[in-house]
Amino acid sequence: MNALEIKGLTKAYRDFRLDSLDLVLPSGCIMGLIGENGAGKSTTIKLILNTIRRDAGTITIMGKDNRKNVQLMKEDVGIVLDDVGFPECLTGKQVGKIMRNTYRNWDNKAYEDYLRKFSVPMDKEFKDFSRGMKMKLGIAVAMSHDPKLLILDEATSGLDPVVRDEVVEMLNEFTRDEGHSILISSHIVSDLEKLCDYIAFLHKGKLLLCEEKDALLEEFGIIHCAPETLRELDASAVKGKKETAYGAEAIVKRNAVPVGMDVSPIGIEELFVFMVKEGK
Ligand SMILES: Nc1ncnc2c1ncn2[C@@H]1O[C@H](COP(=O)(O)OP(=O)(O)OP(=O)(O)O)[C@@H](O)[C@H]1O
Repeated sequence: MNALEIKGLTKAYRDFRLDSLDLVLPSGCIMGLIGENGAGKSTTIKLILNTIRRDAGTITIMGKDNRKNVQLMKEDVGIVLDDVGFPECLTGKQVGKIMRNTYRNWDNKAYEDYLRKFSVPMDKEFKDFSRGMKMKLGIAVAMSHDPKLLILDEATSGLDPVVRDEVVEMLNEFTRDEGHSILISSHIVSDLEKLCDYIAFLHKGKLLLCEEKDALLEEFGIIHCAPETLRELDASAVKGKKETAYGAEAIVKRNAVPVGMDVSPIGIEELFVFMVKEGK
């Protein structure tokens, strides 16, 4: 079963259009939604959470229409947004008590274990939390009601590298259970590259690609060559290119360039930047 299936999702604002988005996140997998500022990541997530109205398209979560299953959305979807908010005077321990009465599947032991493991104070008031503590508390809460799908919007932005690494560890721990899936948006590509099984590139409201990360890294590589050599390549082999003072650089499909051509491995961030610049 797929944790999330999106077909033809469209939403238009005055200056922006999320254009017929198709995405599939298989159960047990982590998908990273990568896009520049304003690419449409939060709009996509709000549509999945059904907090804004779509113009067209369908969204199913665990096979069910997201608009018709309020209970499913509450229990089976965990949400962590950029600005984690709890009442200022509550401590971590008190948040747990409230959540026990909010969620059917609340696991207070798992919650307190997460807080201890990731150094989130139990007895400090939320108003005195650092940004990193707030984010880790938000993730611990979202994971402890045992959702099948966890959705995070820019959950690692503004965090230092040590806390970002802890967040990545928390998310990895969550997906050790094969029934758990994650959709995480970020423009910090390095975090997503470490974490994700699937990568989706969103650019100006259009999906540039959505593929398994390992397949992507196998499929594409980078070449450094003379501009004339680049011009001789089949246009369909080239996903993005730039000319520098020293020659040309291009992202190519490994299986579409001549045998023997020296193709180096490429990272997800480089691939995204090249593709966005090329507008492909
Ligand atoms: N309520 C709204 N009314 C009009 N335009 C909107 C509204 N909400 C979002 N937009 C526009 O939609 C576009 C996409 O915004 P969105 O927040 O989805 O981008 P994003 O990829 O999440 O960006 P960021 O990384 O900066 O958070 C932007 O141009 C934004 O101005």
